[in-house]
Amino acid sequence: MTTASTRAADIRSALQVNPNLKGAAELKQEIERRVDFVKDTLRRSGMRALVLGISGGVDSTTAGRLCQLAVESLRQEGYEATFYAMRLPYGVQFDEQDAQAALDFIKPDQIRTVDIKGSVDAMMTYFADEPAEAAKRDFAKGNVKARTRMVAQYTLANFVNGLVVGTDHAAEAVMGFFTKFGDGACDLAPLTGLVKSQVRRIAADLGAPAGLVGKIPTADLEELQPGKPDEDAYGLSYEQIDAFLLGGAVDDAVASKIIERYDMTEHKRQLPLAP
Ligand SMILES: Nc1ncnc2c1ncn2[C@@H]1O[C@H](COP(=O)(O)OP(=O)(O)OC[C@H]2O[C@@H]([n+]3cccc(C(=O)O)c3)[C@H](O)[C@@H]2O)[C@@H](O)[C@H]1O
Ligand SMILES: Nc1ncnc2c1ncn2[C@@H]1O[C@H](COP(=O)(O)OP(=O)(O)OP(=O)(O)O)[C@@H](O)[C@H]1O
Ligand SMILES: [Mg+2]
Repeated sequence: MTTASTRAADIRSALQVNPNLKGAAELKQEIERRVDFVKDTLRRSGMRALVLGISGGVDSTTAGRLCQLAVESLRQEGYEATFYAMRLPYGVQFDEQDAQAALDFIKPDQIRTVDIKGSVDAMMTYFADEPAEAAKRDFAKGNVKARTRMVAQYTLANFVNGLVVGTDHAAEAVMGFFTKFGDGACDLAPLTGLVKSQVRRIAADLGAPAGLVGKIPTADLEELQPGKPDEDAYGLSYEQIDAFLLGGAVDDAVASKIIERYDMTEHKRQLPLAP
């Protein structure tokens, strides 16, 4: 094996990727396993609620539906549990109709809305004199949005005795494409190990609308580039990232780029550095 393919195998294993989810039966089993994981985690914690932001993207649509299925099943088993879906727009969201379609599909027990604009803008006023180009300021503000969403979710979790759910999966984890202690912060991450195409297949199997299943992924954090596709930020496609993670054929240049990103962002997947 070449060094790159050894590294790819190590990364695949570290991120818990399962390349064998090929047929419909395996996928169904995997969905069941993940719903059971959410149920067991909540029951063992003794907590009574799950909290998750719903953006209108495929990741939160999928994780949200898994959460709703989990709490419905827990209630049938006599364990009181509630799923709280949170809308966390910054002002008016350009794809609000997708967020509403996601909520219609998920059918969460409860919906809460927090417009994060007031908090984010207030925080940014304290940095107005910090010298920075417009692009750097916009990027920093994007991370404040992600961290403010984290604060909103943990605040609701405190009120309702809940756990905060995250949507990180292998295709984002390998690129370190999340805000440290922002959307990366959560109590449980039921999509762990999935590549993007597997997230989409699970969404489709659960019955999500086709427009959401196939939607172009965006972090949508930067105002200078609204709705910027993740793939533009990476300079790579999810097809290439998935192929790398599933052990398929990828160009050496693609593999090197992914490995470089993985190494650069290792600190985001670890506990804080300690002496
Ligand atoms: N070597 C090292 N060891 C320990 N810590 C290190 C470090 N290097 C940086 N750091 C720390 O990490 C910080 C940088 O990390 P961070 O603040 O996260 O910032 P950064 O990784 O630069 O930016 C976050 C990226 O994730 C994307 N994102 C965010 C949120 C959601 C989504 C989405 O897909 O929806 C995507 C966003 O578009 C952006 O490209 C530094 O300021 C420093 O505090
Ligand atoms: N406007 C928003 N309202 C509520 N939650 C949000 C919002 N934006 C982001 N989030 C939360 O942050 C998470 C990370 O965003 P990310 O863009 O990676 O996922 P997504 O939007 O669900 O799917 P995709 O990656 O395909 O766009 C979301 O899954 C969601 O939980
Ligand atoms: Mg998104």
